[in-house]
Amino acid sequence: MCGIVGIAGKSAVNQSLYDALTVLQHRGQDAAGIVTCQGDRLFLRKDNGMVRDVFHTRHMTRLAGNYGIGHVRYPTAGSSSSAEAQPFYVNSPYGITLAHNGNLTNANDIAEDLFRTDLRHINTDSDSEVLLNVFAHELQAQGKLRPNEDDIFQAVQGVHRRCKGAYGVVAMITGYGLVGFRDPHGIRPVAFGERDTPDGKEYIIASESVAITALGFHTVRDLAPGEAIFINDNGQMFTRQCADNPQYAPCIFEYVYFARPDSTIDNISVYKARMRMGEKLANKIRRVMGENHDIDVVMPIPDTSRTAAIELANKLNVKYREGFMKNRYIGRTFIMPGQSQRKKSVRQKLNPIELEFKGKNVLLVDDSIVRGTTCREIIQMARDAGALKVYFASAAPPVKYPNVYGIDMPAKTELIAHGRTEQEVCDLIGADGLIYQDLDDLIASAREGNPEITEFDCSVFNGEYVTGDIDEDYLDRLAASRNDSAQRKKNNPGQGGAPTIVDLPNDLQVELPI
Ligand SMILES: O=P(O)(O)OC[C@H]1O[C@H](OP(=O)(O)OP(=O)(O)O)[C@H](O)[C@@H]1O
Ligand SMILES: NC(=O)CC[C@H](N)C(=O)O
Ligand SMILES: [Mg+2]
Repeated sequence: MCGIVGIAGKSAVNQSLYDALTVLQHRGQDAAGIVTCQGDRLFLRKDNGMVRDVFHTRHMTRLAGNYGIGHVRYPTAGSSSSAEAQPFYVNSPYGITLAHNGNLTNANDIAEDLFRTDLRHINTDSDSEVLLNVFAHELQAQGKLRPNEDDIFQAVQGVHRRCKGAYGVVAMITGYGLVGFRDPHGIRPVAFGERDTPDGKEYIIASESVAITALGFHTVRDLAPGEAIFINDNGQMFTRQCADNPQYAPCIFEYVYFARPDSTIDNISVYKARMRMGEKLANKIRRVMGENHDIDVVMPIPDTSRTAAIELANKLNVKYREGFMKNRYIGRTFIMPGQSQRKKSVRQKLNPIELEFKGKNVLLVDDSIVRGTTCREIIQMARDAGALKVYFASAAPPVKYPNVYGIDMPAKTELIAHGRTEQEVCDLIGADGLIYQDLDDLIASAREGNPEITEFDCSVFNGEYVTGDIDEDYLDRLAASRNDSAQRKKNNPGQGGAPTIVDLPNDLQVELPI
């Protein structure tokens, strides 16, 4: 997942963009970038690393201007090269910069078209560079020296016609304004907000509402699937539906894991959805283990499962204890690149408080089990700390299928539940019992927050891909190009991977990487 933000302000936006990216850091830890616009000049700083490492004072002071966009990256296409950090830039027409959350499922086909028909060069393997060039081509096709809102919305329509998959986007058209749009299924979240200043209204577009409210804006609403927003250089705001047949199917994994609990996505509080997951999971535990279960204590695996675990414990009427302490200086492990790094990080990140385990039957609760990296380590730690029995509960159903919409789960063979029964997974992770949430209960946990949404993208649980363009061939190719060993090679050219892509920053970079 990635985090995106764009601000159309009345004074310098560099600090606000930085602050928004720190609030969205949980969506991507690999790279970060900001581009701002002053007059007809763009200023860009992007590199691999966390927000706090990429931007130093010398970069911040040079990010001048009242308009800008920012990105935190968790790669799902291309490589981890800093040349693929975002925002991306293309000089024609007008000078457009773009930041993307999601994943295009037809990026290869479009890249071919862009070259053969539209005569455009793509320099990286990033689907986001493809998306930017489609948008640029569609805007150029309007043939205007000064594009207005109709031209911008026409171009977004063109993007919807050509691009398949998931995309939440912010883009800046140099000298003309800020654009945001969301794919016709609304798979990835995008919301916008505003705030009044003595000089007039300022607007913000972001992946999650928490980035809007934390900066002192108030959330106006989510963009609808297929909808676009444009704020022109005079500060006027326009929105328009740009898809022919939009169909709400937001990603349910946002509610399970990705989003922050203090965000509201598509009018569903993430926090409340997780509480409902805890309640429903408690009911299932009662059904499976009976009223006379022998669980002494419920414990979350910090951080994300806390909200569900508290409700689960309440509902089961069992003590809730924090038996694992999290090292606050280590980020999320699931979104780290490479299995060895993820495995090592679990041990560095979580440490047991032994007295909470000694002689007890513990129920460990996590939001999800994906590769099984976390639960395997944690269950062993609980046993080493003296637990009698270790049960494990997951607030999401078994993750069995790859994700193609912006979560880096490309290969089914890397998913612990793929092709295994629940009992086999239980044995493999070394638990005394394993209880998974039912998919209907997970969907109900989200839907109860907004019954108007009748469909969610649940592909990682049921293998049904809402965009309708995914077949076994596609999944095989994805797995071959992005499984752990393929990524290792790609990111280490010495091991037979492609040569490192040369960054082509023109004069945008406020400081070239050392
Ligand atoms: O089965 P796995 O492949 O280990 O993936 C699932 C785990 O990864 C995530 O935690 P993460 O450490 O990324 O973030 P968190 O601190 O927000 O829980 C998630 O919350 C699970 O704990
Ligand atoms: N997780 C994401 O949203 C990734 C965005 C884009 N596909 C990239 O790899 O940079
Ligand atoms: Mg976790």
